[in-house]
Amino acid sequence: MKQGNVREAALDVLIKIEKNQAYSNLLLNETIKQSKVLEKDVPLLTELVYGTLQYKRTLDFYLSTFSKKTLNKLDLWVLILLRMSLYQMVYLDRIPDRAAIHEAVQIAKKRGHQGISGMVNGILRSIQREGLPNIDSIEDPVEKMAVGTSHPTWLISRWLDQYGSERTELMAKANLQHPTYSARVNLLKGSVVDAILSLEQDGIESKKSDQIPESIIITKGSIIGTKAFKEGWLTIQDEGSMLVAHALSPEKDQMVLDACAAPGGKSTHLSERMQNTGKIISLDIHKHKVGLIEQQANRLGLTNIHANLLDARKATENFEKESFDRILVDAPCSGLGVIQRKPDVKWTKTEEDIFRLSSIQKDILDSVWPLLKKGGRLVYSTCTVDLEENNHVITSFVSSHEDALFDRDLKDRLPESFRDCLNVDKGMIQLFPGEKGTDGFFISAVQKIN
Ligand SMILES: C[S@@+](CC[C@H](N)C(=O)[O-])C[C@H]1O[C@@H](n2cnc3c(N)ncnc32)[C@H](O)[C@@H]1O
Repeated sequence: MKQGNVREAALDVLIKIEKNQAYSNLLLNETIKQSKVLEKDVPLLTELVYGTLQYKRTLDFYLSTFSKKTLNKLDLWVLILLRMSLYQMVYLDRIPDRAAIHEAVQIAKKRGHQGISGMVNGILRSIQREGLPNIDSIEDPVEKMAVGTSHPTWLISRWLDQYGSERTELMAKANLQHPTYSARVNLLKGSVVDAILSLEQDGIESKKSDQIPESIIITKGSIIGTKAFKEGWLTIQDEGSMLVAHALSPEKDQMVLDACAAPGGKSTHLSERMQNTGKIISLDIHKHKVGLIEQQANRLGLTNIHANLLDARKATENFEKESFDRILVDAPCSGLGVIQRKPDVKWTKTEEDIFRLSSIQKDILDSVWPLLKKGGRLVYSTCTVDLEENNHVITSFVSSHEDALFDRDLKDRLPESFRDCLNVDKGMIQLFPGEKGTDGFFISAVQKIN
């Protein structure tokens, strides 16, 4: 594929994301398959889509200074073309400015009239000549941080209230970095070293994690398509997510309920830790997603997972009281901890979503609690950093259930590197992007009093 065509493919993906609020990762994978993008072009396509989405607000600040029209008066495709081209000029050192401008003008000529290509050329050349406007000229400090780190103002403002300026700035800047790719080794199939060697034979570079024993860090290449992946030695999973199975620590032959289980990343981890014994009931509310749990279990050779289509808020009526030793609620959430991987999250989620989701999270916890045996353990986790969905949900749950207590032993079950996390002594941990190479992730453990 010619470079110009990669840019056109990236532009089309970005337009679809903006118009349909489609998920960036799904749409990108679909485009790679359907438009037959060459393997060698995938990194540039991915970089253009994610980078432009990630830096959207900062780019718009720069563009608005140079555009005669206000940006929302421009045709959407023109605005996105400008953003994508400026992204290359500002953030991609390997692409010379003149190449980025030339490609932008060619695309503008092809898709629009002479006037549009002239305008695109004019704006980009002015920026090249005059340099970028200074973000420090923004007076309001919240607005300045939001524009500088390319986040919505409401989100920065919430994080400032919840975590203060130092942590907010660290987190917002970390969200702009490329994520770490980790994978979990299925220790029932082989050792971590075996997995690394097998990947090496397929041209994939990886190394042992120094934080979690069953984790490896992929430093070059994609593991999908490798022998090790196909044969069920590996699962792609963030290290924050891997901690959940450590926090729950199910034992062999136990009964486990995974209330929000698809696509099965944590159910399969629990199963591996239980050495494929006992029984894991894995629920999900979406029919097509229940099939994904089964697929993963089959690939990994795990037979103790039973996937069921069920709204976890109806769990009380569907299972016997006090029938589970362990319960996991890996709840639906705003996903504000995974912005590195899914930059669209910051442009689509709203404060209302946070409150709507926290109410669902509470309902799920209330519904599954009667199913836990006395002396049993429940873990509540999310991939967000918002207090409303995390500490507030679980604290209000514990204070409204007389037989629930925060499990202060959580710390002892976590790998050494995570024993200093925020609130770990209280039976919960909050991981922040940029801190330990994980997503922003929350885990809490509660025990049922005998
Ligand atoms: C954070 S994801 C779970 C990820 C999964 N635990 C894993 O590790 O692969 C939350 C899941 O909850 C499901 N979900 C949302 N509302 C639900 C409900 N009321 N009952 C059961 N599942 C629900 C969603 O379909 C989604 O698959």
